[in-house]
Amino acid sequence: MDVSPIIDPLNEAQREAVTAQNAHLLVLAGAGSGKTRVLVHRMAWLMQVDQVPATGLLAVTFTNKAAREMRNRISEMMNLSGYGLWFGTFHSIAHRLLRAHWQDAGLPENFQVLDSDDQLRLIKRVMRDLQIDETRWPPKQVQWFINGQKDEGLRADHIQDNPGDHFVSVMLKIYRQYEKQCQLSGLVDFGELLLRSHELWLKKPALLGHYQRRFQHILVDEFQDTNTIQYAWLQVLAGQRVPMTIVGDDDQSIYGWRGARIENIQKFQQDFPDARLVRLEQNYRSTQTILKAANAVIANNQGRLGKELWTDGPDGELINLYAAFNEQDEANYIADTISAWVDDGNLRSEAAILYRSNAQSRVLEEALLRQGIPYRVYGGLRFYDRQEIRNALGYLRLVHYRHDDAAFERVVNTPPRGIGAKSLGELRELATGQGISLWQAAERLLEAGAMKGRAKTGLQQFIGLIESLAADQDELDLKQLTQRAIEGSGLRDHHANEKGEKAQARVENLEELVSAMADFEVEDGIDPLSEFIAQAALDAGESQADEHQDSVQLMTLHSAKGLEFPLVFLAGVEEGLFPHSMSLEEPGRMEEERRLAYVGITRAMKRLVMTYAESRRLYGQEKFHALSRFVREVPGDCIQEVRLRNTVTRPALTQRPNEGLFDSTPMADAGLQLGQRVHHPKFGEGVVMNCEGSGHHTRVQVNFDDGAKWLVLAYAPLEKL
Ligand SMILES: Nc1ncnc2c1ncn2[C@@H]1O[C@H](COP(=O)(O)OP(=O)(O)OP(=O)(O)O)[C@@H](O)[C@H]1O
Ligand SMILES: [Mg+2]
Repeated sequence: MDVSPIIDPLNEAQREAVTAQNAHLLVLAGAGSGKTRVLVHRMAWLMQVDQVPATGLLAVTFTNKAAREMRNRISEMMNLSGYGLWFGTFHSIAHRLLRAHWQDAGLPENFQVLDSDDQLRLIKRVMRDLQIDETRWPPKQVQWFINGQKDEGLRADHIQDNPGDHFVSVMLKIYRQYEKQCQLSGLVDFGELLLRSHELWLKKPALLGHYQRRFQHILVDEFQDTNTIQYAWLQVLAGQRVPMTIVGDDDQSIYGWRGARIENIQKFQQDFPDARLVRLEQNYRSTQTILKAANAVIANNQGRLGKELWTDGPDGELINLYAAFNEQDEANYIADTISAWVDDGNLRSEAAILYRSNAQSRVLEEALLRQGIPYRVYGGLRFYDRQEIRNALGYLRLVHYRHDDAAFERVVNTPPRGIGAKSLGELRELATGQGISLWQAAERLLEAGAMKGRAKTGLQQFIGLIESLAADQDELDLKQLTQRAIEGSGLRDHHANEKGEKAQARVENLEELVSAMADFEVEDGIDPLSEFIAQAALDAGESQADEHQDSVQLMTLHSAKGLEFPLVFLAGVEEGLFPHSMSLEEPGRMEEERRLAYVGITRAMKRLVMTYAESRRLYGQEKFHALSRFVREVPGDCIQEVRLRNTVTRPALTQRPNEGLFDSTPMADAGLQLGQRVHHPKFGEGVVMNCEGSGHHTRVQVNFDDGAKWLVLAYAPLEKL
């Protein structure tokens, strides 16, 4: 038996972790020290040396993307198909369990996973039924409340109603009714997946025993971001029996705002006192410079478990800091830098642009588009979150399960078929009154002849369509079924006829869905349609269409966790943006922001570029932010400032392709350029930030001490300084 492929690529500490005898193991180590590598190699070791079958391992990762990557690595190493391994996120594993044991879990066989958009719709509906005012109690806040409770393992019945606390009373009332509605319609939201499978363990000891015998080892990556219910779930499953390998980094806990509990690390050590602790300190990912910057930033946090990373790699290049005039300039600079990087023979996919807020991506995307640089966005507007895709899936969901009320509401009148708010209201009323699904309500109203005119024909058509798709289901493969749903429902034409550029993109996305269906494979005995629908809900946000094209990666800092790229941009390093304005007042949240900065910096392998904009238009407002404190925490000798005041391209507003930079424009004629310091008799000194329009209409934007002003160039008495 040759274990060298498993052991050779590891250092001493990593080997210790990989080969540790069957006890609980905690690997606590900083970014890029090989935690994930240890996890994968440990699985290989357990299979090869301890003869654990693939089916005896349960591995939990944070994203489906990470799960796929690890599955590939281990399949390669062990020459396995990868099937049989229980490998996935907490949610996908819980989902798999509930599918297998729906009866024991008290669910209908065809229960549906409710993603967050559908959840919000359902909450709104419940609030309407309860006649609770949406303006006073924003549904998003209700959603936040319900999910927060579920993350803590609390059902409505577990929470004490306190008449003195009106807020909790109202929330509980909605929560209770929401739970009832979900149960009635066979709907399971993300939090419920975990909560219910945790209850399943507790309720069915025999079943728990079965899985405890089956799983000979449990492995968890990114443990610092588990929440209360996830930890409880693990703890019950492991019991006294199943050894666990837990891997994490307290400095990278970034989901506290979503219920993650960094304390779970200490809790694990208390609950499993015999757990062996291994620390890894050598970083294999980044240059000395990048690592030094990361270490210096995170050192400003209190109460860390404490660890310092080192590397014997090269110093590498200095971190570049670019001060842009505004967000357009920032985006252009990034796109230019990527072009140069690609011209040097590098791959686009080796470059990642990371940002704090999703809204930042649009301007970045536009700059990349202008320069013809292919890119992919992870998170944000995700493929399965797009309206047209959700519409198409709505039809398929109904084919699969008629009582899926969320799907019914979504597509019964999309495309419009004369079923207006009034008819829908009648359907809802009947459904709520009788405790039946909207589908059943529709059938009853039609039977009773209670529907009239267009609504009647529309509803008949709709029901006929779903029934006929369902009837043909056995003869068609998934791809044909989808195609027929998209065409037969009129969805394709509906989106094709929309106004503007969106129409084209929407039709393309629908086509992409059909091809995704063609590629979809399942194990024998599993219904492909039901599996696809569940995957789409669970996967939303991670996978995208053009998987194979070499493209720049765009994502939020949160979704970059666990990943690495040779070239990383941190865009928008500004106070109020990153750290986010919401965290400025609260020390706890500020520390979480700093951990996010640590995650961001440590994604970079060779080159790190940070950019900020002196003025930024975001959410429709112009803001002037100061440089982020996180940049100021980086030692000065790690950073090099790039200032391109004289060569910078003008903002997109005025730039035409191939136009010379500043020659012969009204601004140049006035002897001005972006970044020029000027004096105005009334407003004082300022800097030229932006320029738009032409001829007599040319306006320049000048950043004065008390704010920015747009001035008509022809009339403004600006004096160069
Ligand atoms: N012993 C080693 N020799 C060479 N390269 C290694 C070694 N250990 C890890 N690496 C490489 O270092 C990089 C970081 O490893 P890995 O992603 O496993 O770190 P991590 O601790 O999981 O990081 P993060 O905290 O960001 O998730 C990877 O490219 C990995 O292949
Ligand atoms: Mg990792």
